[in-house]
Amino acid sequence: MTDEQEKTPAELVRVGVFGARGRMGIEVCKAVDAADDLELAASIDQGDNRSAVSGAHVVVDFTTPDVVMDNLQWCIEQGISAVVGTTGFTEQRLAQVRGWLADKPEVGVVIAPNFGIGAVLMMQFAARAARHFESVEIIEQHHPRKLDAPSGTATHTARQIAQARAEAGLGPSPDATKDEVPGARGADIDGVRVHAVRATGLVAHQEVLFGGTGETLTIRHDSYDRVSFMPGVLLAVRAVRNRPGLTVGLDALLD
Ligand SMILES: NC(=O)C1=CN([C@@H]2O[C@H](COP(=O)(O)OP(=O)(O)OC[C@H]3O[C@@H](n4cnc5c(N)ncnc54)[C@H](OP(=O)(O)O)[C@@H]3O)[C@@H](O)[C@H]2O)C=CC1
Ligand SMILES: O=C(O)C1=N[C@H](C(=O)O)C[C@H](O)C1
Repeated sequence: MTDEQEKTPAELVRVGVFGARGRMGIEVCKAVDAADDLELAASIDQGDNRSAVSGAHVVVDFTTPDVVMDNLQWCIEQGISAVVGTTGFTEQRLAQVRGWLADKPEVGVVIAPNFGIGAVLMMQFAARAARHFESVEIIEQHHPRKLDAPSGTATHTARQIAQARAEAGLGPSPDATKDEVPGARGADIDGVRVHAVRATGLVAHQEVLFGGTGETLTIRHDSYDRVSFMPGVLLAVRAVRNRPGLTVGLDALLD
């Protein structure tokens, strides 16, 4: 059997990439190219005409928070499923996406704050630990070219921890600070302190530090290379057309 007989073009998932010349977009294009069951249909970056992806089955978006909503609305209108790694998704934005999808019930969208499998597990472990500790703080560390702070991963982790703490009847983490240089105690995300570090040499790292009587628990994840996100991205690309509507996070796909 020849290669062509083994995989006819009709069986390939055609993938378009938005943000294709960015740090993540470059890796996504390489990963799609290297996958036997996927075909890179179009690579779009700032200034390109996005109608080049009209024939794609799935679009992957790693752009910026200020353009991602417009991209996503356009994809949904075209009936193209989307896998989104771009940050900036508030509850309000997610509700807007659900509204667009209501008119296109066959379209699937996966939005994940972090496609690293280890990072997804780190968030799950943190949510599980949250109810058992009086104190919690998050320290995220990223490369200095990152536009947003705190990271989407840290924001998502903080919200999950806050929800678990509320369900367990825990109040705020104890903190006697009275005199503070603004910013010294980090950002407050749903009552959880989040500290954002930016330094050359870093890629994407996060620690969740829990404190209880006489002990601490640190849950840490490190992405040393952007290839770490690719198994999760490809998992979502392969799954998204079978998941109509909005899926937030990779958890359901991993299960
Ligand atoms: N969920 C996850 O696992 C991960 C998420 N991210 C997130 O993904 C996003 C991108 O990160 P990163 O790749 O590092 O950023 P980059 O800045 O390297 O890449 C973004 C790219 O998008 C391009 N772009 C801007 N506007 C448009 C547009 N309208 N259409 C198409 N392309 C456009 C930019 O072009 P130009 O530079 O010319 O503006 C740039 O090439 C960020 O929000 C980041 O936080 C990152 C890593 C993992
Ligand atoms: O900009 C990045 O690099 C990353 N962005 C995502 C985030 O904000 O959480 C995911 C990962 O941390 C890398």
